[in-house]
Amino acid sequence: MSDLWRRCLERLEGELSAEDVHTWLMPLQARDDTFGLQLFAPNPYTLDTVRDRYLKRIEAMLQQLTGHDLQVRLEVGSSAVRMPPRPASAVLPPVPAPAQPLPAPAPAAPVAFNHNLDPHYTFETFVEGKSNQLGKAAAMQVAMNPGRAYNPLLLYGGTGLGKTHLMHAAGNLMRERNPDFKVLYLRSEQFVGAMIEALRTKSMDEFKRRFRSVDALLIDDIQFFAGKDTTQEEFFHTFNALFESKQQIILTCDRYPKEVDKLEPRLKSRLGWGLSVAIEPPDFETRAAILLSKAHDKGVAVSENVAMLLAKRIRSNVRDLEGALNTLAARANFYGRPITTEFAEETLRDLLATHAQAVTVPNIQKMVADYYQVRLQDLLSKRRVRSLARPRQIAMALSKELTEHSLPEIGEAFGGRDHTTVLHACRTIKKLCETDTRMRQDWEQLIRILTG
Ligand SMILES: Nc1ncnc2c1ncn2[C@@H]1O[C@H](COP(=O)(O)OP(=O)(O)OP(=O)(O)O)[C@@H](O)[C@H]1O
Repeated sequence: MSDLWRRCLERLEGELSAEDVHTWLMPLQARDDTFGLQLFAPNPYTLDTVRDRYLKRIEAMLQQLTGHDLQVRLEVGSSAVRMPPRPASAVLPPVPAPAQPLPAPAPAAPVAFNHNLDPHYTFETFVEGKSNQLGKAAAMQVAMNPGRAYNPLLLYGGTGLGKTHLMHAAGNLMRERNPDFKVLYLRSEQFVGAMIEALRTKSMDEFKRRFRSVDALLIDDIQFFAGKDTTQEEFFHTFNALFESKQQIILTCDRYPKEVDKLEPRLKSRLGWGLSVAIEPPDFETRAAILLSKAHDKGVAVSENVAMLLAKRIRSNVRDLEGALNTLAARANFYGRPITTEFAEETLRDLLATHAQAVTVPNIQKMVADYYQVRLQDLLSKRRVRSLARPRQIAMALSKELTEHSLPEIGEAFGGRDHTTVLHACRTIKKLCETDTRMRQDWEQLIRILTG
């Protein structure tokens, strides 16, 4: 066992309950790596629980022990045998890749290109709702006509909303339709890592050949290219080569790429050549449907009532919903109890409280005032200058969206305004979100802050 992890565990034993340590931390295996510590969980349930409940604690303890901010990487597997990496949903943002170079290219065996597609991420397991309909349709189109439908296809939106899932689904469908199709999926950090490695080992020709010999290149989270000039340069050339020979490119980004600072203008412009589709946070019905579908896939018995409880209370993103489901399943399994609404309320009390806490009208007002750098008293005042009026309307619309309060109650909370003013604010903001990218991003970001 890694000596650092042993010391960390000893300390944590003094802080956490014996049950928690034995159930969740003892089963982890550890290996030191260049940037910190790599922890291997025996299964996805343990991984999700450790990530959601103990990771911050572990990182703080490592900080105490070493005086450094070490990165902790979580994966399913064992420290002795490397398992294939899980998709981004289940691992921490990985450290830059020199520590984890890509496997050597093996063009003779086409399957080597595809090993990193997650077979569970398919269109069948993807629940469609208003928020992701367009993204799903576009990804399917691309998978049916790679290189010809939309190139590149760019899926963008907040974290944990299914972009990676759709990207893999497209890759899997391409492979299903043509098993010889060479699909390469990479997180952007892996692209950076592979490039650094190629520079280090003076094998740039091999690097170029490798990336340009695929039929479809899928790169996740390209916002990480920001500020990395050499990477952008290389990616730009790779992009051009693939594009010109009609090889498919699918990319994801956490926001509209034009809004990513320090991304070269010529790259931004290329990204806009194909189709860019926003993936929005799912609405209540879609959240509940996703939960039921995930529960079914995992063989976990969850009633509609439980799904509705979680969907109502956890609005931040699908990953958080799934994390809650995993925790519930693990707990129910451990105690041998069925997952009733009471059991869910009891088991997830802290988690649900965190999600509920922020969502009050005063919290929304405070958060919006902070976000737009205006004073709370000005936000609640009658002043009509635009710099106050718009944030005020956003705060009103958020209050309607995220709380159960009526329009008159919200009006009252905003310095005694009429309910028609609140209604007007909600309509204005809704319309703006449809037409103005910046507005929509602000809106989503605020929802994430408030519900995350
Ligand atoms: N509509 C959906 N139907 C089924 N599962 C979904 C849906 N949306 C998201 N998920 C699930 O939520 C989890 C997180 O999704 P994913 O990793 O694709 O998010 P992401 O948008 O790529 O986030 P990030 O930007 O952080 O990488 C995955 O397990 C995925 O399967």
